[in-house]
Amino acid sequence: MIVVEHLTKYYGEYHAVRDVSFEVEKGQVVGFLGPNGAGKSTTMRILAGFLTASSGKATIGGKDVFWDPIEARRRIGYMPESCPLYTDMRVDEYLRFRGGLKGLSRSECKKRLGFVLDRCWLKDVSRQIIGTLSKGYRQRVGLADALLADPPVLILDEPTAGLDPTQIRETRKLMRELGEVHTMLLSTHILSEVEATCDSVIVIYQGQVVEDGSLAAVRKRHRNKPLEDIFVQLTGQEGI
Ligand SMILES: Nc1ncnc2c1ncn2[C@@H]1O[C@H](COP(=O)(O)OP(=O)(O)OP(=O)(O)O)[C@@H](O)[C@H]1O
Repeated sequence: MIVVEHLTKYYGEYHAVRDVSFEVEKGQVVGFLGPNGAGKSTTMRILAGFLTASSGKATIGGKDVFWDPIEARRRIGYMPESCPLYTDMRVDEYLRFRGGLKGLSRSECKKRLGFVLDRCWLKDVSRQIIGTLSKGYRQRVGLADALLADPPVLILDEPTAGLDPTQIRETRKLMRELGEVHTMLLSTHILSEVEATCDSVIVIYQGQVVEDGSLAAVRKRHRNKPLEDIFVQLTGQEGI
């Protein structure tokens, strides 16, 4: 469903993503791990069509993100690390506006709006101005936006960042449920989240893939060490 081949990104002279290749099969939930600055957000932004690669190729459901961006984007719900929300709009207005941009009809939009407000715990704040929401609530609006058009692929960049412990637990539950119907690439620094939610992991370090496989296969390759120890070994990090 997601195919990345020899993806490279330079920011000026800086080589942020170096010859990255991986595949995410339909229905898989994949944790995208790596220390700060490893290149996770850059890769995700390229997949979501917000950034062009310097070289290499990426397709979503067979549609090239560079050559066929509209069709590729139609298949993706993307939640960036910090959601670029229109802070002067009310939550429901903003989501209706986003639904229009995503090509939903008025009746589809109404139906999906009800669903995402409910699923992302936004019903009580649906008439609130986005600029007055706390960071965690804004994250939820970003997640609601990603889910709005019911895309087959979800690309979520640190979806639990900024949430309180109760919401982290609820969001993990939601991720598990979403994983039943969507193909998901999910970046996070919380390894317990990966163990609770993901089938597979891709570990990226200094712009390169250093591990890729099912959780079981990765554990087996590393003599059944805890995921945290595997991460530290692969990235030379004491923490993420
Ligand atoms: N617009 C930019 N211009 C220059 N360098 C950038 C730009 N965006 C990102 N970088 C650099 O590229 C590298 C990869 O950044 P990226 O945001 O992809 O990392 P990340 O793995 O998502 O990190 P984090 O876990 O901190 O979010 C970092 O060294 C970052 O400073």
